[in-house]
Amino acid sequence: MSTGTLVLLRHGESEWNAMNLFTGWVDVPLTDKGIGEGKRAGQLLKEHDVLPDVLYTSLLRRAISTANIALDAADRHWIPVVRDWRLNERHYGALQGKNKAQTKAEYGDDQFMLWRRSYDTPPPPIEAGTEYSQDADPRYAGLDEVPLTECLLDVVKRLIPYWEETISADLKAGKTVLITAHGNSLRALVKHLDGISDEDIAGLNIPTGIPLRYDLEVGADGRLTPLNRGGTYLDPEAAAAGAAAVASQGAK
Ligand SMILES: O=C(O)[C@@H](CO)OP(=O)(O)O
Repeated sequence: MSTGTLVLLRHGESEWNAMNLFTGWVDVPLTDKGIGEGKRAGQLLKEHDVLPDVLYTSLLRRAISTANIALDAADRHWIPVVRDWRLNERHYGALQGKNKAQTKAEYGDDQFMLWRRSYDTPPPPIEAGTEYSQDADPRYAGLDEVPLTECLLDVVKRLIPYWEETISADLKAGKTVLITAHGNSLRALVKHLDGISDEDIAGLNIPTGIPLRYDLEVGADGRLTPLNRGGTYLDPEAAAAGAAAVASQGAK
């Protein structure tokens, strides 16, 4: 029996995406292009009649703004919103604020890709109290410990229990759920949904600003599984081009 509809939306282009900087938990705004991507995402939701009943977003403004713009364009600006740090981007440790191409040139391809896409090797930790650290940020005051770096496995560990305990309940109740989040937090969720191995997830990149729809059913184990494995991008051509652009970051 099919149940809720899930829509995953990576935020539109941010200022640091445009500057090719590692971003992680640094709270940067959208560019004009990113604002346009948010609008287009909302139009796609409307055109495909995928109208969210509830929004889950990270605590970072690039995801929050993208959601606001998209929902406005889809005439769903009024739906309830749940914000949670567990949807935040992967914390990029001491790489936050560093240029990707320069980092690749300085440390070599292998180390660069290990930090960017390995499942369980985190970048070096950021020093607490420095410009791009979040250890004193009031929005994380409730956390036992604010991360100083994270690998994708760390994101899986914080995000999947939240998915199972909270977001899944809305989907099992038949709702259409929009999640606006980030390249790596969405990779963690897609890995879980599609059962992608620790090795293969390295090759999966999520484009900015294009809704990815999953139709879900409740499996024998009581967990949600996709009827359309891999999901369905509402603009597949733009998604393929966008994913290729993410994969090649560091080349410029
Ligand atoms: O910098 C970041 O936080 C992420 C997403 O933009 O980058 P990457 O795709 O290199 O993991």
